[in-house]
Amino acid sequence: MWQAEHVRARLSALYPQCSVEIIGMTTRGDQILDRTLSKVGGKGLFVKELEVAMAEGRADLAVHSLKDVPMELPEGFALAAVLEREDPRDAFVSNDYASLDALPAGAVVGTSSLRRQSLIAARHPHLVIKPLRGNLDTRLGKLDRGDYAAIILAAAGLKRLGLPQRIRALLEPETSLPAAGQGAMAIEIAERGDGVDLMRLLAPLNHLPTFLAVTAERKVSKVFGGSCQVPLAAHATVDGEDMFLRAMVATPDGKRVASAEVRGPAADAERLGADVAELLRGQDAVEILAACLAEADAAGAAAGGQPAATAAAPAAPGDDAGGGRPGA
Ligand SMILES: NCc1[nH]cc(CCC(=O)O)c1CC(=O)O
Repeated sequence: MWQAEHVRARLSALYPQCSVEIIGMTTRGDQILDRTLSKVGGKGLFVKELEVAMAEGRADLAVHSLKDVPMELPEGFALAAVLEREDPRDAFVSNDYASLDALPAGAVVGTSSLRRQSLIAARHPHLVIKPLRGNLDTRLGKLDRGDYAAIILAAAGLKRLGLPQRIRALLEPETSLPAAGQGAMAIEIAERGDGVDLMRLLAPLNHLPTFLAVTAERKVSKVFGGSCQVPLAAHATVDGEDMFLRAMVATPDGKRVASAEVRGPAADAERLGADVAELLRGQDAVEILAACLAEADAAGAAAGGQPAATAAAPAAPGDDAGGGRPGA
């Protein structure tokens, strides 16, 4: 809702004659809170319902955290703008400890992200990682209740909601490389052919350096089938015309890690993404990810869930609510 309000304010400033109505919606990703996203499986868990609303003409645009947007959108949908990025880093949040290094052996750290789990396990094998789902308030509430010694959250969410004081330490990209798109918001539209050129109307909201950075990051994810079922990080910074892109894949236990970095012209974002993916392949990234999916499958089968290998494939049209429509 904060993000939608932000886009409303930006649009109202740009087009004072235009009125913007916000329709609040929840998605499967918001509703299913008893499982980690890797176990829920599938893609676009936070976007599909919004795409259905657009396809049905109930909404003209959708505001997303870019991190939650699948690398390939369903036919008929497009990203019209990527807004200037907030802090892309992960944040260490705790009431009793100042940093990950300060946590005693056996301390419980909350995160449901395989990427964060794997990064913590690699450097802090003495810590215990427990799943943590829900919106920001829910997650902070569980920390305050004493369920966890510390939790890891995106700094962006805490800053946007006016809670920067909850951040005890920011995890630098060197130790906790962010997920592709983390901290950036995107506006998605449906190409409805009704004569309104939303693409052109929204273009002024696009922030080019952010757009180029996330284009490179998302290319890496795309190469490796981008989903929440594999620990994958990709983070680019843009300085003038230059881009620095880092990426990593790992096993959830953090024991096998492939990481790579490239520098080049920001204008070649997509190629830089492909280059870094190629470097990762050279370090057995494909094998590492296959091991992750096999592990997820074994866990999923035990829990009676959806096999991860299937879930990681592009969703077949009509496999879920809204069947047959572009939003499906
Ligand atoms: N659905 C998870 C999600 N998607 C985007 C954010 C954070 C905000 C952002 O990256 O812009 C989060 C929560 C988190 O990582 O703690």
